[in-house]
Amino acid sequence: MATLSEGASGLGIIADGAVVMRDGVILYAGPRADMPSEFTSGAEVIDLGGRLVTPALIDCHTHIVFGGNRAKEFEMRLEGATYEDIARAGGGIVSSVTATRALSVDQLAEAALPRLDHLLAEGVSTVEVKSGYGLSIEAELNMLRAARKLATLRPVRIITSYLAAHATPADYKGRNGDYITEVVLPGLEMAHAEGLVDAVDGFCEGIAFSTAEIARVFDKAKALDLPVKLHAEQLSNLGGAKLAASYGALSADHLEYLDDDGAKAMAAAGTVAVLLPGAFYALNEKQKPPVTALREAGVPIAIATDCNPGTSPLTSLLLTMNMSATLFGLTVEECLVGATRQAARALGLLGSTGTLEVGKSADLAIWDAQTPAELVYRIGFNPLHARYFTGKRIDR
Ligand SMILES: O=C(O)CC[C@@H]1NC(=O)NC1=O
Ligand SMILES: [Fe+3]
Repeated sequence: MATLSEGASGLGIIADGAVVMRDGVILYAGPRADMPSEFTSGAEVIDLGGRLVTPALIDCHTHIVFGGNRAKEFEMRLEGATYEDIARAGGGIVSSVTATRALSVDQLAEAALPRLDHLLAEGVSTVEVKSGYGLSIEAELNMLRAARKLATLRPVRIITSYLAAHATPADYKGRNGDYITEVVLPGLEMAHAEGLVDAVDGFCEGIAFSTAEIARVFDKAKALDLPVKLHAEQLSNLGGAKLAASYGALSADHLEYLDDDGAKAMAAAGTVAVLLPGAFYALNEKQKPPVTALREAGVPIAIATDCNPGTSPLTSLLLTMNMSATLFGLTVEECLVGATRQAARALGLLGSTGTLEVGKSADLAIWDAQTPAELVYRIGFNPLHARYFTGKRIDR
């Protein structure tokens, strides 16, 4: 069993471990021999046959709610077009907007289910879902309503992020300021009033929003007492990570162009670095995130699929772990910690999930494997035996 608890060395490996859960909460996680006697009588004992047990996985950065697909742009990129070429030519995020606005809340939820099921089949129990393909008040709210609906359709914890500051829609082209004033900010207030928002996100990039424009959105989030996170330094360095850290952001995500200054600001603020190898791979990027600088600065590192129709049509957190190791140089331990404990931290959920510790939600993954390395080294193979979500067993 790997508890992933913060205080333990490494992954908190316990050779002959046991977990006691009641009413969906962990009451004990430790050596079977040391289990308090109060738990031995009357409990239902489930022998897992010596399989590896870890906390359930957490995908802390996804855009799984959207309409349509962008396979055509994939072909354009194979012919040499860059992501920025496509965005400036009216493709990219904006082209997913038309397909997304055309769907109802139920249709958006239905469209996301196959992507969600792929994640859950690999032992994921918590998924963060962003808006950002509606780019109008009603369409952004519909995306978040669909995200909330997913938690009623599957045994999963859904955490939502408001990402209207993802791109400027065609009718506001060249008028970012007006778009923020007339759509992003009033939409955030309405979404918050409807209980649809757990965090506020933005895309700080030359083809999206400046730090000053993102600051307007973050000021509103702060006024509503909502945590923030930011797509930062993906294609260039605008100082997005530093801005996010100045707002005490839960996370800054992508970070291929992060500099030492930004890493130090993140470390000081406790902002998690969420690395997204799927987008790096799909865009055939060359600039890798500064993992050594993040380690030296003491920035917690999480990893996620960034599942989205444009730059990361990836629905496998296991493959994300493999890519994080092979492409970004993370260790096996960093990959597993990045998809559990640090992913929980990036969502503000470390108090309730992400490790196997007393008082936390009984969210576990049971693997047909003996060592954590077996979860990271395989490419396209799923060794999940079963998972537990709030103490309820879900077989593959
Ligand atoms: O192209 C898309 O549909 C989303 C791209 C995704 N969003 C973002 O801010 N960066 C990304 O890679
Ligand atoms: Fe993203």
